[in-house]
Amino acid sequence: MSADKRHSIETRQLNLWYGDFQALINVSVKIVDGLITGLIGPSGCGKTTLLRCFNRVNERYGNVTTTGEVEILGKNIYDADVSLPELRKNVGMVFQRPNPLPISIYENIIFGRMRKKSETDDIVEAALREVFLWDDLKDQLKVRATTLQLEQQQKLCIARLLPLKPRVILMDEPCSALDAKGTRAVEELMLELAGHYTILIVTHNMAQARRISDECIFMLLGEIVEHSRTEDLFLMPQNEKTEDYIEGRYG
Ligand SMILES: Nc1ncnc2c1ncn2[C@@H]1O[C@H](COP(=O)(O)OP(=O)(O)OP(=O)(O)O)[C@@H](O)[C@H]1O
Repeated sequence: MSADKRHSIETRQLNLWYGDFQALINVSVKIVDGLITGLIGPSGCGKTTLLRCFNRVNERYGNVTTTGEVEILGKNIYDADVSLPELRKNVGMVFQRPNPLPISIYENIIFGRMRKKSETDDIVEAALREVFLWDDLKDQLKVRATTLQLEQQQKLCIARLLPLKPRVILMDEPCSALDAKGTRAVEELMLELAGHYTILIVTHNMAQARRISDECIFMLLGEIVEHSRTEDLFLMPQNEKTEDYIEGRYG
């Protein structure tokens, strides 16, 4: 495998403006396939904006201008022939607050798929098994998903991405609505999924970034300041600004 094939995401000179305000400045980054990469930095530094570039969700917000390149799995996602539904199958997203649809657990997973019942049964079982919910939920598949505990809802939101066979899963502070037990459960799930999927997680929680990410990116004012192995970034930061941030001097 060539060095470049090891990267599922690569940006070159990526810039993004909301109107006149430049939120991303010359972001050139390579995200390694199959690892968990943490995105950290103070509020407003552009973490979510960068994450949203990877499934082109920023374009939903009016007045957004983007320049530069974003390649996912070797394809520039801003090319004219890119299908957004296909892109969003390849690049799934999980949000801060679990957002299952107010329909049954079963329907949340097969939503939009017209298949024979025997096939959808298999899809639902496989997805719930992969997120370790099958044993707990197999007898309540008709229950409305919004009645589940938040931790289960968040796992279900991850489960419903899996039948689409994503290569990349973007997570925007996926544990911020969860208690300590729920956070631990979702982190354990992420560690199980790593290797099978490339996971990019925005987190404000430095301890979480240290616990679960293989690599970490520190952003400040729209720029990437440092990107390295998580252990190196926390133990031997190369940039003074990274050191100030991880030692809690700002942000
Ligand atoms: N839809 C939008 N329209 C205008 N400005 C925006 C929009 N979304 C974000 N911004 C601005 O872009 C900058 C980066 O925001 P972004 O949400 O990406 O930062 P962040 O690092 O994820 O912040 P937080 O940690 O608080 O979620 C901020 O100054 C924010 O106010």
